[in-house]
Amino acid sequence: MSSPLLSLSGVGRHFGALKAVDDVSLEVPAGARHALIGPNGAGKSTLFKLITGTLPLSAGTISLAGSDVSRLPEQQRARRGISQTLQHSSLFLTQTVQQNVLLAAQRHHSSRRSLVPRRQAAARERVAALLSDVGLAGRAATPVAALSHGERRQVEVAVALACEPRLLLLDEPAAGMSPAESAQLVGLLKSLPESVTLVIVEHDLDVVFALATSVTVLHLGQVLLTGAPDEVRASEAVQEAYLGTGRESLFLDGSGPAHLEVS
Ligand SMILES: Nc1ncnc2c1ncn2[C@@H]1O[C@H](COP(=O)(O)OP(=O)(O)OP(=O)(O)O)[C@@H](O)[C@H]1O
Repeated sequence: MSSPLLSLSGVGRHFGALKAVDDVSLEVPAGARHALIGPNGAGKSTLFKLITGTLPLSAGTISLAGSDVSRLPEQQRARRGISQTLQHSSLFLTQTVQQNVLLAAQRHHSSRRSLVPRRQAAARERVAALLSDVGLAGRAATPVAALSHGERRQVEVAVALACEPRLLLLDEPAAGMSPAESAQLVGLLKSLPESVTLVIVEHDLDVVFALATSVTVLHLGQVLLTGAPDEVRASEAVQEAYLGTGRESLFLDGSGPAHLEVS
């Protein structure tokens, strides 16, 4: 088994008396497609923010490729290779697809270097390659405002990739998507190189089981189970945690995703 890219040890975050994330330990190997799931209020978003550095830890340590990043601010973690897409779009709607991705690439590299014409040309080439990777080669000159919801999420993935991440965290990337758009997103995420490790927080369990190589189930801030997708789907404890959420059926027959046809 490959060494962990991301290690969490005894990670906790309290809000007053509420333990939103409580003593979470977890290892994500390099190249994994790791999903964080759990019912509403389980602590998924809080854990996500602790990994990116948006929220400070109350307890524990977080390491990236063996080095402790627990006390580093968000921007320094980003420079070390942690990139994210957010639940709510952070795109500039009046700018084109290309401009949004170029801006992210320029922000990632030092601004003075990016003013050199030779570097600008290289950056444009890189952006064109990224847009091709995410299936938006023909949309470079289109303003983001004119894109469909699914296409905007594709731009967000390109923006995150422009920061050359080792670890890409995706917060509910399929939120608001049609089944066809979700299937396209899964296809895109599956096609990313193994040099980019994915951690995905997602409510759509069809997406999770179509994509994930490993799954952690959070419940009441704690890890209920980490395992292979089949193991998680067959777990009675997980089924119980999901009782009453309307998603139980995904765990009962082990038949897998109902509506995603990923090419
Ligand atoms: N800033 C905050 N202040 C106080 N309590 C918070 C804060 N953020 C989250 N919580 C609480 O922490 C718990 C975990 O919330 P979190 O948003 O991490 O769960 P989640 O699993 O992402 O839920 P959902 O699936 O509904 O997004 C919840 O009880 C929530 O109300």
